[in-house]
Amino acid sequence: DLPSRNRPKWISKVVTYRIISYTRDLPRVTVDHLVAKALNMWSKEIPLSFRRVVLGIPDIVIGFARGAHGDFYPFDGPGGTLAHAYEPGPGLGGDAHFDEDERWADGRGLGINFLAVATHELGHSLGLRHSSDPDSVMYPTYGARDSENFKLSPGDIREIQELKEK
Ligand SMILES: CC(C)C[C@H](CS(C)(=N)=N)C(=O)N[C@H]1Cc2cn(c3ccccc23)CCCCCCNC1=O
Ligand SMILES: [Zn+2]
Repeated sequence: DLPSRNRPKWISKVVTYRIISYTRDLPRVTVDHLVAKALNMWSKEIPLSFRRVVLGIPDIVIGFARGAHGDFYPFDGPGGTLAHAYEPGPGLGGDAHFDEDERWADGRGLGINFLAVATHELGHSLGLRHSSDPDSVMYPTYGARDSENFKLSPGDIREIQELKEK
């Protein structure tokens, strides 16, 4: 893909986000908390902060949907693709959609670890591409991770700092 100097990235120092829909699998406050935790994993490594808005048009829209949901990438039911997110830009740019047909979990119960997937998706929302390192959050396939000590890999930190510096 393009050398990082040409890759799209957020210019502003503050990026706004809004959670517009939730999953039946988790309490809303848990989703709010895990989204904030995923965003903070990235923002603590770079000069960028996120602000949650509950009204109006944010930079990043976050939501859950199943099947066809208004963009060109309908979800595929349980399993398969778990979520997708758009690289920085206007409109759909930065938005992260999670497949409601998955069973979402907070890391304790069975089901897909929402924190791990949200961190991956928000990495895309910041402009990151996939990594070939299985320890990277940006690895293309989901690996059941222990969310207790879930954290970015050194490669993830290098990638986000490189992207924000160029
Ligand atoms: C890394 C994620 C957080 C986000 C990515 C999607 S994205 C756009 N954000 N990079 C994802 O969902 N990858 C699939 C990739 C994938 C694995 N398989 C598939 C079978 C069918 C379709 C896709 C897959 C094999 C069977 C396992 C299916 C469940 C797990 N699914 C995945 O790991
Ligand atoms: Zn991905």
